[in-house]
Amino acid sequence: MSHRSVAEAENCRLVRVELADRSYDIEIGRDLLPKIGEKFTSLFPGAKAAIITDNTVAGLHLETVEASLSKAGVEYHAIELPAGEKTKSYDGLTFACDAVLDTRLERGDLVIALGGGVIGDLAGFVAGIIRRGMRFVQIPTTLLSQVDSSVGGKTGINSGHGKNLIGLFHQPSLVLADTAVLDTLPRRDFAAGYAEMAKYGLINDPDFFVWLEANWQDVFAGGSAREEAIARSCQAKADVVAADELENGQRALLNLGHTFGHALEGMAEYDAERLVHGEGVAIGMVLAHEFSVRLGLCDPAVTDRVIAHLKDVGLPTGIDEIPGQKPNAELLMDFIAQDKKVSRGNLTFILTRGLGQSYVEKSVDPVAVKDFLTEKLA
Ligand SMILES: NC(=O)c1ccc[n+]([C@@H]2O[C@H](COP(=O)([O-])OP(=O)(O)OC[C@H]3O[C@@H](n4cnc5c(N)ncnc54)[C@H](O)[C@@H]3O)[C@@H](O)[C@H]2O)c1
Ligand SMILES: O=C(O)C(=O)C[C@@H](O)[C@H](O)[C@H](O)COP(=O)(O)O
Ligand SMILES: [Zn+2]
Repeated sequence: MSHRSVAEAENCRLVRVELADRSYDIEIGRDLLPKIGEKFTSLFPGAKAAIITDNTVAGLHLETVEASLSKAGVEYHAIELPAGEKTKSYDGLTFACDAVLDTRLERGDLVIALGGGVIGDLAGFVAGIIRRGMRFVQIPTTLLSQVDSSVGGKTGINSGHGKNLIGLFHQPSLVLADTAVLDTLPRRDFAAGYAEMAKYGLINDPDFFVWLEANWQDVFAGGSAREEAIARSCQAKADVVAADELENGQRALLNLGHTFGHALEGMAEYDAERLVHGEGVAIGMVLAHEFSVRLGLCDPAVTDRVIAHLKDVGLPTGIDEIPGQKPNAELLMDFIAQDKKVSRGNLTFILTRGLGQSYVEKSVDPVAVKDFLTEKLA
């Protein structure tokens, strides 16, 4: 498979996010981390850096980044937080903001997110609010963050009321996706990222979904199929973001599976033992397809096909696969009512008319959603 708009640079693929004077590159390739120092001195001469990371990633990849920055003479400070979704919290935010302020970095200096989507969302938010906006670079280290969260500028933290409810749009100046770091990623986290990758097929690119059905084992194994799939996912996201940066319309398609998925994550109290984001998205995408079938919009065979593929790669596809206490429909509806797509009290869901034929439905009957969930949980 090839994708014409993914430009190929020296040893790496390049995807550009077109946002006028805030446009930026996504560089995708192996072994980019050891060259970060040179890259920074050429793109951001004289800038100092605060590297925000988590303790797992720090143990595996921070030394490579530090060695490269030191060699290039870039002054940096490393800030470590605990790994996991609970770090995307008020406590995580306070700690990270104070730590950046302790460094005395200026607005023109850089915040670097070195980690998965949790670190990317938190560090991006920190960069967006410190001194009313510092420059920001994403170095995503999970599949999920390489194909989704590092691109597009959604940043923020969770609240007890729900996912990502506190945040802002703050675009990075650069995204460097070193595919070599995925070699250390546990399979469960790789599969969680794969859910967001499959999402692009299910939104509006059925050919990509069919390609993934045929090539997913190679994507999991690594090599050129993986890079191709990452680049194609980034291009899909870059196109949507360029057309609708602030989610006034079609960007909401990227939320396929998220209205249900975020409610499930809230119900599971952001406990990674029970559910991680990509798994919530996998179950949420199945629910979105099943709900579309129930509304008479979609052929049940499409849902069966989606479930079969997600199961093949080892993702959960049903609420009953989440360990711990079974959720109730009322609690899920409370989270759904706080969804950011709610407008004048109307629920918005991403529904589908077929394989890769998703659309934004702005007026969904909450009673129909609750009845659907009540039946699923019976
Ligand atoms: N901003 C967006 O557009 C966007 C998009 C999708 C998801 N998200 C957010 O992203 C988060 C999920 O991201 P995630 O799945 O990357 O989770 P994560 O950041 O928690 O990373 C998952 C786990 O992998 C570990 N890890 C990271 N890189 C590693 C590596 N190279 N080797 C070994 N271990 C590694 C982490 O320490 C963590 O334990 C959620 O909070 C979700 O809401 C945001
Ligand atoms: O970038 C987007 O837009 C997305 O919706 C991507 C999602 O995969 C991601 O999980 C995002 O953080 C969800 O955004 P939210 O606005 O529903 O919190
Ligand atoms: Zn997501």
